[in-house]
Amino acid sequence: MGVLSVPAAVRAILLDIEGTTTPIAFVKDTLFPYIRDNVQEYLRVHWEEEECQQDVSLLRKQAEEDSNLAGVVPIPPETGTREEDSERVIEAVVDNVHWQMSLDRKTTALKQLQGHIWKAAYTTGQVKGEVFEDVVPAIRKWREAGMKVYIYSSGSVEAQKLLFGYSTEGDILELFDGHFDTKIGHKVESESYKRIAASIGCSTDNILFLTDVTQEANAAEEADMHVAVVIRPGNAGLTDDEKSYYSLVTSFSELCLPSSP
Ligand SMILES: CSCCC(=O)C(=O)COP(=O)(O)O
Ligand SMILES: [Mg+2]
Repeated sequence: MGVLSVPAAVRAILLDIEGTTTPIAFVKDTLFPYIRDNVQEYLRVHWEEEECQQDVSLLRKQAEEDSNLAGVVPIPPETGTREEDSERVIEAVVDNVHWQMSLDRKTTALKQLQGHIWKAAYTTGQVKGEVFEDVVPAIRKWREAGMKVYIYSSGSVEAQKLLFGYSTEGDILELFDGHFDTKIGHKVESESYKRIAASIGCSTDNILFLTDVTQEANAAEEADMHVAVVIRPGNAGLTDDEKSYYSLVTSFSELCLPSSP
C-alpha cells in the first residue's frame, strides 16, 4: 500500500464521486439505466409540476446551445394544452436525454433532471448509493483531525445528497461540510476550483482534490489546488506519463495527514 503525505497547508479535502468515492459501475450499470428506463414515465407523471417544467426549459435551452452538434434532438415548445401536444414534447425530451446520455454529457440540464428522477429510486429503497469500503472510515479520521470535507461532482447536489443519504453505509451526509456541482462551473475548468475555494472561504492552496479524471486534476492544479488521482477498479487507465506525473492513491486510507503518526 502506498502513502500520500498530505501537504501541511491543506485544510479541506474535495472529493469527486464517480470513480473516487463510488464505483463507476454503480453509475453506469445502476443509476444511468434507471434513467433510461424511467424518464418517459417520470415526465408523464410530473409534467404539470413547476420543477419538471423548469427541468424541461433548461433542457430546451441546452438543446439550442447544442444545435451545431451531430445528432442533437431539439425540444419544441408546447403550443397547446391537448394531451397529444404534451406527449409530442415528452417524446422529444426523452430522445434528447437518451442522446445526451449516449455521449455521457455532463450538462447541468441533464444532471438536474437525473437527480429528480433518482429521488423515487432511492426513497423507495430500489437503489442504494455505493461507496468504496475505505471511504467512510477515512473521512471520519480526517474530520477528527479537523479537516473539512466537500464533494464536487457533475451529478447535481440533489443527486449527491440522495447517493450519500441513502447509501450502503446508511445516511452519511453528516460527513460532508458542503456540496458543489456544475452550477459553480465545469470540472475541467480551473475557474471552477477558484470559485469553490472562495465559497469555502480559503485559498486553493488549502485544498486537496481527489479525482479519477486527469483533465479535472489538471484544471484544479492550474488553480493552485493540491491534487491526487484515484485509481479504483473499473476506472479508465492512465498513461505512463500520467502515472509518473500525478500523486496516485488506490484507497483513501493511503492519505497521511500532517499530524498522523
Ligand atoms: C452524483 S450521482 C451521479 C453521478 C453522475 O451523474 C456523474 O456524472 C458523475 O460525475 P463525477 O463528476 O462524480 O465523476
Ligand atoms: Mg469521477
